[in-house]
Amino acid sequence: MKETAQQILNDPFLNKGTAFTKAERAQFGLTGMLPPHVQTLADQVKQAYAQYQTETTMLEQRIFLMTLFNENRVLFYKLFSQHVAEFMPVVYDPTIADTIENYSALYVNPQNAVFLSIDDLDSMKTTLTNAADGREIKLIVVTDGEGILGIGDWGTQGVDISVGKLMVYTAAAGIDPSQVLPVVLDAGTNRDSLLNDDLYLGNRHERVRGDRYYDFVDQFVQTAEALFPNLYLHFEDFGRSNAANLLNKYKDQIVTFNDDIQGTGIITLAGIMGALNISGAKMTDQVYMSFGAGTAGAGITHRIFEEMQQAGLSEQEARSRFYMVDKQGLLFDDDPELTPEQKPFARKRSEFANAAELTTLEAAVKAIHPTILVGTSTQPGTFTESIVKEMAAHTERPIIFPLSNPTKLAEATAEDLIKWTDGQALVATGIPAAPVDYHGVTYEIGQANNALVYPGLGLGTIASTAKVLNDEMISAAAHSLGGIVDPTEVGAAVLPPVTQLEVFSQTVANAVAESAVKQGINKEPITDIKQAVAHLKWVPEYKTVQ
Ligand SMILES: NC(=O)c1ccc[n+]([C@@H]2O[C@H](COP(=O)([O-])OP(=O)(O)OC[C@H]3O[C@@H](n4cnc5c(N)ncnc54)[C@H](O)[C@@H]3O)[C@@H](O)[C@H]2O)c1
Ligand SMILES: O=C(O)C[C@H](O)C(=O)O
Ligand SMILES: [Mn+2]
Repeated sequence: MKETAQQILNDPFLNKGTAFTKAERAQFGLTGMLPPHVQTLADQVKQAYAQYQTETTMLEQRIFLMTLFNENRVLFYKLFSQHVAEFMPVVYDPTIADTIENYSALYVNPQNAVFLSIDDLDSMKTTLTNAADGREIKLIVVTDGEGILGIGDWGTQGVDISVGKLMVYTAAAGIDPSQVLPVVLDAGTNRDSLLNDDLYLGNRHERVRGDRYYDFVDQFVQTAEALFPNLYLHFEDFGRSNAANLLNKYKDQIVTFNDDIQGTGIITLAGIMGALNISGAKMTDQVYMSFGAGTAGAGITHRIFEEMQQAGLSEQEARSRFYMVDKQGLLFDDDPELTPEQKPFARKRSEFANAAELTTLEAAVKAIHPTILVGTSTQPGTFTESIVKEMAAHTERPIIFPLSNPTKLAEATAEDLIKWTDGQALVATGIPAAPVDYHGVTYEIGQANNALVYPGLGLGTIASTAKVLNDEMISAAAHSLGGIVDPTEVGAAVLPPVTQLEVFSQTVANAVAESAVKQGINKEPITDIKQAVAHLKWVPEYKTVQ
């Protein structure tokens, strides 16, 4: 190794801490620079977990785990892999929302992230090269911080979502953490509290819009593609006015993925298929209502709409099953504010005798009687008891998914939904929810969070060397998650449990890679798909260093 002893100890990809053997210590000049007793990885994991357990709040637990992450990636991921379901809400959503809101105040370490500024385009290539530091980068998660979860614009502080999503990629699907880069594109922020905060670490100006913004993103995309030819580019938490535009611009050119549009579409479709498995109802009989028809709402609607057509409905029949409700109420086609993604699902006023009154969710539910209600509105408590009871009065097993994150923004709690519908609602939530005991039955609550699917989707796509990520692969991912849950069990969840995340990420990866190879869009020849996927998997173990 060319690095000095200090460089080794300060490099989280090389550092083994107290697990450096005597021989390694002698070889790399580390003798006496660590406490004398040599620990195994298992010893280190035991010690770290005990220390983790002394932290009392989830925020403190996350800060502790991020210290390990900053110091030693193998140790961090070994520990994470042994406590996946326990750590997910700590490392990722919902606690990550707190660290994003307080990023500048809590800042201690850049966490190997890349900070690209719209005010300094000339340094972009050098920055990306320096950040990669000779590593072959296969996966980037990029955000511009404008639409973080449901908490909005956090400027540069949104970088934590890129770091957090990548941690889940590695824990769930075994993406090699030395082959990833978290990136934030800082185009400014419109949040006054940040602009007026003298500790804020991002650019202190309003968001740049229009051509200058799109040129900035494009320069990033082109530079990253040129530097890293085998790149899978994941977009996360862009604002509503840009997310779909960027996906449409790049999806047929490069291997790219928008998590909020496509990832959320897949997991919600998988959850609905799980719910229909339980109820025995048919996809083609459903009436779908999207509450909060923004990036995620429209992405999910698009996916379910495609599925209804695959299940046999004509385009027109399928379209007639969808209703979108946003701030204005039910969306009508004469509304000048409609986004391009909303337009295909907006209704005609002539369909309703009382169209002018359909300005609330409650009125829309009364008029339409949806069988599926999915919330991506960022508006907490909006699935009220009377709305839910109204829905349940017209459908035996209503499918109700309050998906807004983090916890404080959910449209309803799983517990209320189960109680208000006397156990009939088939529920999934965006954040983890405890099982609900009601009248002697324990209802397991599925988590419809894109984290259950994007790691496998990425692993499968990268392993297959696909030229693009297309609709067939996305559909294969959603379908591969069906059938994992046993629908005959009373109170069964509509999605598999996060405790099985590693297992079903593998299932998703295999299905996605198989779809790519079947379509013949793989760049490299692949004879054994499962082996190609398995081959890419990184495991958290110390390697002998040379
Ligand atoms: N569970 C998941 O996997 C998942 C994935 C993506 C997004 N989400 C959540 O979905 C929510 C929305 O995210 P997004 O990226 O789509 O944001 P977005 O800003 O693109 O969309 C939010 C939509 O809600 C609408 N809205 C706001 N107030 C409303 C009201 N009072 N009534 C009805 N609609 C209203 C907005 O006009 C907008 O169209 C967030 O809370 C996010 O955390 C969850
Ligand atoms: O990050 C999450 O937990 C899911 C989703 O991408 C979101 O934006 O809410
Ligand atoms: Mn997101």
